[in-house]
Amino acid sequence: MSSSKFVMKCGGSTLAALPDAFFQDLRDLQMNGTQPVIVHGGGPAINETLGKLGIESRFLNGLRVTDEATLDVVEMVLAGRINKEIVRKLQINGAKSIGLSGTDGRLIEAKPVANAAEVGLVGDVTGVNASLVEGVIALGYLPVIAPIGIDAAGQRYNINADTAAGAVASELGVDTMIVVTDVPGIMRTVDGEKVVLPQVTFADIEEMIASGEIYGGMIPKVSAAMSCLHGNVKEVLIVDGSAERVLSRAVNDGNIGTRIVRE
Ligand SMILES: Nc1ncnc2c1ncn2[C@@H]1O[C@H](COP(=O)(O)OP(=O)(O)O)[C@@H](O)[C@H]1O
Ligand SMILES: CC(=O)N[C@@H](CCC(=O)OP(=O)(O)O)C(=O)O
Repeated sequence: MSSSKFVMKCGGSTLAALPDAFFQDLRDLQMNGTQPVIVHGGGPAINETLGKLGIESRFLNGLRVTDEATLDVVEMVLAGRINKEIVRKLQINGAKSIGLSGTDGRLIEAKPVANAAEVGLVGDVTGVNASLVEGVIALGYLPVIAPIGIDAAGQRYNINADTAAGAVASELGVDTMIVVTDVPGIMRTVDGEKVVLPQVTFADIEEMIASGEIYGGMIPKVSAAMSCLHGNVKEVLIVDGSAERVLSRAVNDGNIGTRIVRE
């Protein structure tokens, strides 16, 4: 990887189980001049808190149906609990870090998604305050970003974390986005056995979505990957957070998980 920065999206599916070694890996990359920028999710933690409050979680094509009451919880869990948990784990493991939500410094500008009538206060990204992220990095801190968006009128939006990460990667002009999740990559059944595909093209993805082999939470990942690969981003890797030294392996040789390429 030639760029000195990369965007790492960390999914709620894997966050709680990430070992100290994962955060030490981030620290080592940062110390050696390969600057990580983290965008995180937290879907399972949001579901859990909503459940405790007696609010049902509903999704439409992978997007949470979000009203004001749900958005209060989404913001509280993502920008509060999860964001600070990641910042603390980085600090404990020797990486200076600052947590931001997309609201802070208008980091993630958003507008309602096209199907807002169905999903409510869910946003699409219209802009990213890249200079704020650069400023945090210049101060020597690792930025940790929660995917809450804001519009010109000050309305908040819930943004899928994969979508937010793809937009941040595009705007920062990084070469690589690494999507860390709970599976070793994009998998498909071959001769009755599940195998991880080392590389997939846009055509493969479209075929696998149509056949149902890519479904659920993998759909926003591949969509975000395809949209940032249309811009400046050169490679998107989908990897398993529990694999040893997964990030340095992804950054240094790229031969881990699934690589998404245009063709
Ligand atoms: N072809 C596929 N290969 C691997 N995982 C897939 C595939 N299609 C759908 N998935 C699902 O996507 C999930 C990862 O998405 P998600 O649960 O939203 O994770 P995260 O919280 O990391 O964003 C996997 O656990 C798996 O159930
Ligand atoms: C609009 C929308 O669906 N937002 C997501 C934001 C969190 C997220 O994406 O978390 P994961 O990466 O863990 O799935 C949600 O409310 O769950």
